[in-house]
Amino acid sequence: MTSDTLPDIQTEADIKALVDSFYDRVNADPLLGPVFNDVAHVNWAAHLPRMYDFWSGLLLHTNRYQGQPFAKHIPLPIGSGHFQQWLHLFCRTVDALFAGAVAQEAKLRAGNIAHVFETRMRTVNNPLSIL
Ligand code: HEM
Repeated sequence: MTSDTLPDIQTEADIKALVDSFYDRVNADPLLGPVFNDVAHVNWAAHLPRMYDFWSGLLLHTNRYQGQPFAKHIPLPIGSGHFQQWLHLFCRTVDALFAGAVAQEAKLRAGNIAHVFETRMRTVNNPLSIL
């Protein structure tokens, strides 16, 4: 399908398709896969539903996600290369499945949050970096 014929993100099923497809790519990625599976030992059966709630909250304005996502990332051995790859895979996933205003919003929000996480992680792990 070309971007002319792709649907926008509109339903919970769309959110699930986006998240499932994104983490399939993450799992297969040689840079990011090991962080999730070998370092964090992510329990996917628990993580994926949390991510449906998170993205549904941002894009469909539901209110199920109650969490503090940043804290989970502090101990991870990730830097700007990881965040760049994360965002690249996320945007590619969105573009492969969806097109429209909400799809654009998804990429924008992902980019903003990735940027905030990356900056905050640098500060948390090296407070002198902001001086
Ligand atoms: C290199 C980039 C990233 C890596 C390696 C990463 C990895 C992880 C890991 C290992 C967890 C913990 C999963 C668990 O509970 O077992 C997690 C949780 C989470 N991540 Fe990321 N993440 C990245 C970027 C992001 C970004 C940019 C966002 C938001 C747009 C995000 C949103 C979340 C959320 C919402 C959770 C769930 C936190 C909770 O348990 O409430 N992550 N991530």
